[in-house]
Amino acid sequence: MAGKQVQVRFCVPDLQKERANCSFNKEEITNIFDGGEHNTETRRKLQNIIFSDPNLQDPIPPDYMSHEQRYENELRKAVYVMKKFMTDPQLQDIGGGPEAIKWMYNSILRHAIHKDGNPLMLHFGMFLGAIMGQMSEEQQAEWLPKAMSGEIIGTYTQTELGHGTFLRGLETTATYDPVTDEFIIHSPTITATKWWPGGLGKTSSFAVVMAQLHIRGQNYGPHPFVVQLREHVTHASRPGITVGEIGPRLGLNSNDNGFLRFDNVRIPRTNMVMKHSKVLKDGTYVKPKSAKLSYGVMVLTRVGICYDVCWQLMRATTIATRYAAVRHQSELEVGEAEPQIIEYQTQQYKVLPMIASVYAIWFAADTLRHTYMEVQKNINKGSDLDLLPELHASSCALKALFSTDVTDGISVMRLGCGGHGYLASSNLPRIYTSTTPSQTYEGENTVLWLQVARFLIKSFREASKGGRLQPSVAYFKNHQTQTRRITDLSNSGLVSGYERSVLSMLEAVAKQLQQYSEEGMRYEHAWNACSVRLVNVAKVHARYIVCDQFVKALAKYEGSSGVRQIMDQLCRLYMIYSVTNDQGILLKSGALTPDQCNLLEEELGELLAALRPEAVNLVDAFDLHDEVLDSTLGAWDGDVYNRLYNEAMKSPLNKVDVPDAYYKYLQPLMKSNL
Ligand SMILES: CCCCC/C=C\C/C=C\C/C=C\C=C\C(=O)SCCNC(=O)CCNC(=O)[C@H](O)C(C)(C)COP(=O)(O)OP(=O)(O)OC[C@H]1O[C@@H](n2cnc3c(N)ncnc32)[C@H](O)[C@@H]1OP(=O)(O)O
Ligand SMILES: Cc1cc2nc3c(=O)[nH]c(=O)nc-3n(C[C@H](O)[C@H](O)[C@H](O)COP(=O)(O)OP(=O)(O)OC[C@H]3O[C@@H](n4cnc5c(N)ncnc54)[C@H](O)[C@@H]3O)c2cc1C
Repeated sequence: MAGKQVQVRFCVPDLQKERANCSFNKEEITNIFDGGEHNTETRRKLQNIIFSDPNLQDPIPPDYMSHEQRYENELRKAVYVMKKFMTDPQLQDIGGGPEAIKWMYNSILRHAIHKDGNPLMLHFGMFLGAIMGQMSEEQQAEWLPKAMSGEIIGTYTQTELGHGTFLRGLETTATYDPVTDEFIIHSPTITATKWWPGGLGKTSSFAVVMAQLHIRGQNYGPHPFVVQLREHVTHASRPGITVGEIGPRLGLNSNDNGFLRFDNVRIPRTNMVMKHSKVLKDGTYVKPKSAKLSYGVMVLTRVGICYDVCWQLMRATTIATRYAAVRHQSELEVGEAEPQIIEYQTQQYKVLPMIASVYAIWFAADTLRHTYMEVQKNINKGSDLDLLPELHASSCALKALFSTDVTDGISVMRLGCGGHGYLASSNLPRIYTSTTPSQTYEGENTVLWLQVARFLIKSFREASKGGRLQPSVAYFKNHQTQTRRITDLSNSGLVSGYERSVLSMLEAVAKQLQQYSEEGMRYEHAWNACSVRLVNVAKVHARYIVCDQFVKALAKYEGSSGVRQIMDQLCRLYMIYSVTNDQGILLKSGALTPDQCNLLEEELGELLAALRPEAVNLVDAFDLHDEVLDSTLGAWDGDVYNRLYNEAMKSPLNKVDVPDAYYKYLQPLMKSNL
C-alpha cells in the first residue's frame, strides 16, 4: 500500500532518481522498526488521524512563541490527545492498548506533536512507570485508574539541588509517625529542594517523591512515596508545599521542569510505594529482596531512552541523507556539473555509518528490553534476581553509549547540512537539544560508565576464580587461555577483537588497582585514581555488546534475501566503522596489526561506495512522516529551497518592511550622522 503511494507522490528529480532503483523491500524494513506488519498499519492509521486533526496544529511556529505560550500550547495538545485517545471511537477501533500508546508517544507525539517537550511526558513515562512497576496490587488498584483517566497528573521527583547522581545523599526525609500512621515529608535544607523533574512546575498534582525513610531514628535509605502537591480542581499548591518552574533550558522548553520543597507535609503510611519494601502500622520495616529494586523506574527509563535516541537518529539521518541527495556543491571534475554532495566519500562517511547505527542500536535495545522483561517476570513471580546485575550493567552501558553516539551523530548530521543545518527550520538544532540531555538525565553518563566498570572488574575477578559469569561477560571465561591477536577479519573475528581488547584493558587496570592497594591506598581512592581507564574499558565493552548483538540479530533474521543482504552490508559497515574508530585501542591491546587496520580502512571505502546508491532508500524505509521530521531539508519531496524560503517568510520580522525598532533606534542614529 505505502509502496504504491510512493509512486504517485511528487518529489524532486534527484530523489526520483535515487528512488528509481531499490535493491530491497523497504516495507520489510519498516516492519522491523515498527515491530511487525500489524504495528506498521496501526501506526499509519494513527498518524492519519493525528496529523489531520486541526486541534493538534500549532497556531504559529513554536519558535516564535513566548515561554508561557509554548507551555500552554503543549499542554493544550497533550490534554487533547489524552482525552481523544480515551474517547474517540476511531482510536478505539484501531486497537488502543499499550502498543498504540507506545507508538503514539514514541514515534508520533514525542517527535511530531510535542516538538520541544511535553508537560505530560513524565506522567506517562515515570509516574505511570512507578505505579505499574513499584506499587503493590492493592495500591495499583487505587492509583492506576486515577492516573490513566487524568484525574491526577504525576511526575517522578528524585533529583535535588544538591544531589542528582548520589542517591544515598538525598536529603528529603520521610519520617514515620506511628501515632498518626503517617509519614512526614520534609526538605530540611535549600539543597534538599527537588529540582528538575519534568511536569513538576505547574502541571502535576501528585508526585512520586524519593526520600530517606526514617523510622524511630533509623535511616533505611531512599524510598518512593506518593505525595499530593496541588488541590483537586483549584490546583492550588497544598499547605506545606512550595512548587514552581526552574526557568529556560538548552532545549525541551515546552516542559515545565520544576522545583519542590516540603515543610513537614503529612501523608498516609499507605502512600509509601510498597511493592518491594513495606512499613507496617507498628513501624516494622519489611526489607525488599534487593535494596536496588526501588531504583527500578530508572532502569525502565534507561531502556526507554535507548529506543528514544534511536528515533532521534532516524530523524536526523533521514534529513541529512535526503538533503545530501538534493544538494549540489563544488566539482568532482573541473568544468563538470556540480555533483550531489552525497557523491563525496566524506559525505557518505557522515551519513551511512549513522544509518547503520540505527540498526545496531535497535537490535541491542531489543535484547536489553527482553532482559528487562525477564527480570520483571522473575520479580513478579518472586523468583531469584540473578539477572539484576546484568540488567543494571547493560542498561547503564547502552543508555550511556547510545545517548552519546546519537548526540554526536546528530551533530555530524547538522554539520553535513552545512549552513542550512543551523537553521531552526532544518529541525536539526531541536533534535540535538532534545537528545543531548539524555546524556545527563536518568544517570549522568560518566557515572553510569563507572557502574559498568564496577560490574566488569567484579566479573573479571570472578572469571579468574572460575566463578559464574553473567551473559554479557560470559566471554571472560576465555581470558587466560586466549592469545590476543585475531587472525580473521570477519565480523565474528572483529567481535572477538573487542573481547580481547576489553580483557587486556581490564587486566591492566586491575593490576593498577592491585598495585595501589598494595601501596596502602584505600580501595575507593585507588578506584578514583584509575577511573579514566575504567570508563574507557566500560565504553569498549559496550561497543562489544552492540557489535555482538548486531551480528547475532542478523544470524537469526528470516526475511527476504534483499533485506538480508543490505543489512549484512550495514552490519559490516558498523563493525568496520567502530573498529577503525577504536583502532588505537585494538592496536594497543595487540588484537589488530597496522596491516589489518589498513585492510579494514580499504574495505570501509568499498562499503561506502556500495551502499551509496541505497542511501535514500534506506532512510525512506524508516518511514518517517514529514510531520515527524518537521524539516525543510528532510521532507519526502526534497523541495528544499522552496521550503526554506517559505519558512523564512514566517518570521514575524517579515510582517512589515520597516520594523518599529528602526524608528526607535536606528533612524535617530542615522539621522544624526547626516
Ligand atoms: C518508560 C519509557 C520512557 C521513555 C523515555 C524516553 C525519553 C526520556 C525523556 C525524558 C526523561 C525525563 C526524565 C528524566 C528523569 C530523571 O532523570 S530521574 C533521576 C535519575 N537519576 C539517576 O539516574 C541517578 C543516578 N544514580 C544512580 O542510579 C545511583 O545512585 C548509582 C547507580 C550511581 C549509585 O547508587 P548507589 O546506591 O550509591 O550504589 P553503589 O554505587 O553503592 O552500588 C551498590 C550496588 O548496587 C548496584 N546497583 C546500583 N543501581 C542499581 C540498579 N538500578 N539496579 C540494580 N543494581 C544496582 C550496583 O551495581 C552495586 O552492586 P555491587 O555492590 O557492585 O554488587
Ligand atoms: C532535561 C532534564 C530532565 C530531567 N528530569 C528529571 C526528572 O524528571 N526527575 C528527576 O528526579 N530528575 C530529573 N533530571 C535530573 C537528572 O537526573 C540529573 O541531572 C542527573 O541524574 C545528574 O545529576 P546531577 O545533575 O546532580 O549531576 P552531578 O552528579 O552533580 O554531575 C556533575 C559532574 O560530576 C560528575 N560526578 C558526579 N558523581 C561522580 C562520581 N561518583 N564519579 C565520577 N564523577 C562524578 C559527573 O560525571 C558530572 O561530570 C533531569 C535532568 C535534565 C537535564
